[in-house]
Amino acid sequence: MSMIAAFYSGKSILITGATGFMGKVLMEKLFRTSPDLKVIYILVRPKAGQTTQQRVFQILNSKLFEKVKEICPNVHEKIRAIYADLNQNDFAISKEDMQELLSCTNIVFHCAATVRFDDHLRWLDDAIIDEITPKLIGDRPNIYTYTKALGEMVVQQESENLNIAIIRPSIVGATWQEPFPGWVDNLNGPSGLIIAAGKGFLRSIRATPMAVADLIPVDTVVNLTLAVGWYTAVHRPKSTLIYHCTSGNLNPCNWREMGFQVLATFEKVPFERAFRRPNADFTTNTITSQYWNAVSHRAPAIIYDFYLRLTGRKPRMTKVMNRLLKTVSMLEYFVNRSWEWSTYNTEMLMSELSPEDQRVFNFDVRQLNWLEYIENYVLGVKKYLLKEDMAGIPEAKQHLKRLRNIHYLFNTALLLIAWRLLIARSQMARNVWFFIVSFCYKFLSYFRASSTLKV
Ligand SMILES: CCCCCCCCCCCCCCCC(=O)SCCNC(=O)CCNC(=O)[C@H](O)C(C)(C)COP(=O)(O)OP(=O)(O)OC[C@H]1O[C@@H](n2cnc3c(N)ncnc32)[C@H](O)[C@@H]1OP(=O)(O)O
Ligand SMILES: NC(=O)C1=CN([C@@H]2O[C@H](COP(=O)(O)OP(=O)(O)OC[C@H]3O[C@@H](n4cnc5c(N)ncnc54)[C@H](OP(=O)(O)O)[C@@H]3O)[C@@H](O)[C@H]2O)C=CC1
Repeated sequence: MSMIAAFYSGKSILITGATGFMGKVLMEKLFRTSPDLKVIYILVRPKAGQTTQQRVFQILNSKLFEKVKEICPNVHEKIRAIYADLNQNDFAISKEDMQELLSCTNIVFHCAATVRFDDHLRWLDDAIIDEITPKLIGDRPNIYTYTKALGEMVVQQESENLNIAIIRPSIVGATWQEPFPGWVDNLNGPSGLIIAAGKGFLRSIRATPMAVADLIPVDTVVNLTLAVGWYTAVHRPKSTLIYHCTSGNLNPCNWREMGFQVLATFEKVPFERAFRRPNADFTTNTITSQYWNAVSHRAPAIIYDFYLRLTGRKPRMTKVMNRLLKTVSMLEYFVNRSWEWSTYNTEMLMSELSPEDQRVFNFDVRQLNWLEYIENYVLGVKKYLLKEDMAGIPEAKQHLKRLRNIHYLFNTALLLIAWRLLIARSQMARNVWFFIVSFCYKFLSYFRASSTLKV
C-alpha cells in the first residue's frame, strides 16, 4: 500500500493554477492514486468566453482525464470550482467560499503564476515602474524570475505555524510516463520551439550546444510535489525545505543531443504542411546568429510574403517570424548557460519513501531515457498540440521531398545567377570558366575515344 496515496485519502485539498499545465497533471494524479480523497477545491477564473464550470468540464473531458474517469467515475462531484482571481484583493473569493476554504482545507498546492517572461510589475505608475524595473530585477533575466523569488520570500515570511515546502522545477516538459507519455498542452518552454523547428520556421538558434538542457517531465514534478506534501505534513521538518526538481546533475543531457534527437524524430514523424525542411543549427556567436536570422529566417519570410502578395493573398509570414524571433530571444538566456542545482533534499526524500511509494510516485530522473523521452515529447506535440493525425505522415513526408526539390532548384538558380553576374564582370572568372569547360570537353572526348577503341 502506498503511504502517500493513503495520506491524501479523505483529505480536502486546495489547488491554485489547476487549469494550467502542471495543475492539471497534479489533479489527475491525485484522483488516480487517491480516488477516495474528499474534495479538491480549485481556484478558477472565467477565461476566453468560458465560465468556471465550463472550464472544469473541458478539463475533465480531455484525454488527460480518461484513466481517472475509469478509476473514479464520480470525479466531477469531487471537484469544487471556486471563482477566484489572484490579482484581486482577497483573490475575489466570496465570503462564503472563503469561509469554507478556511475551515475545510487540509493541504494547499500553490501552482498559479503568470509564466510570461515580459509581464509588467503593477503597483505604481507605469512610467515609474519602467524606470525602476531594471534596478529591481538586477542580474535576473526577466520579471518572471524576479517575481518567483519574491513569491518564495513572501511564503517564507508569512508561513507562521504552517508547514510549508518549496519546489523549484527547471524547464518543465511533456509527461514522461503518466498517465501516458508525451502529453503536453501549451506552447511554453521547449514545446513552442519544437513546433517552430518541426514546421521549418526556426532553423537556427543562439544556444550553447554543450550547455545542460535541464528539462524535467511534468509528471516527475507532480510526483515529487505529492511526496513533498506528504513528507512535510507527516514529518514536519523544522525549517522550510527547498526541493530542486531538476535533471542536470543526476542525468544530464545537453542541447546538442536534444536538438539531434528532435530532428531525428522529425525524420520519422514529420509535422504536416511544413514551411521549410526542419533543421536546427546551434550557434554561440552573435554575428553568426544574426547572419542566420537574416538568411534563414527573415529572407524566406519576406520571399514567401512576396509570393502571397503576387497571388493576391495577405502577407503574414514576416509577422509570424518577428514574433518567433522575439520568443526565441527571450528563451536564449536559458539555453546558453548551465546551472548546478543541489538535489540533496530531493534525494533525501527519495530515501524516505517505501519501495511502493518510490514506484507509484517515481521522481528518480536517473531512470529517464532521454532518446525515448524526446521522441515521445515530439510525438506528443504533434498529437496533442498540433492535433495532427498519424495517418497524415506519408503526405507530410511527400511534402518534405517537394520542399527539398524546391530548395535544390532555388539554390541552383541562385548559383547560376551569381556565376553569370561574376562572368560578366571579371576576366579571371571568365578564364576559370573557359578552363573548366575545355577540361570537361577533353575529359569526355578521351573517354569517348577509349570506349570506341575497345569496341
Ligand atoms: C530543435 C530545437 C529545440 C530547441 C529547444 C530549446 C528550448 C528552450 C527552452 C528554454 C525555456 C526556458 C524556460 C525556463 C523557465 C520556465 O520554464 S517558465 C515557463 C516557461 N515560460 C515561457 O516559456 C513563456 C515564454 N513566452 C512569453 O513570455 C511570451 O509568449 C512572449 C515570448 C513574451 C511573447 O509575447 P507576445 O509577443 O505578447 O505573444 P503572445 O501573445 O504571448 O503570443 C503570440 C502568439 O505566439 C504564440 N506563442 C506564445 N508563446 C509561444 C512560444 N513559446 N512558442 C511559440 N509560439 C508561442 C501564441 O500562441 C500566439 O499565437 P496566436 O494566438 O497569435 O496565433
Ligand atoms: N512550466 C515551466 O516550465 C515551469 C513552471 N514553473 C512554475 O510552476 C507553476 C505552474 O506552471 P505551469 O502550469 O507551467 O503554468 P501555466 O501557465 O500552464 O498555468 C498557470 C496557472 O496559473 C493560473 N493563474 C495565473 N494567474 C492567475 C490569476 N490571476 N488568478 C487565478 N489563476 C491564475 C492560470 O489560470 P488561467 O488558466 O485562468 O490562466 C493557470 O491555471 C508556476 O508557478 C510556474 O512558475 C516553474 C518552473 C518551470
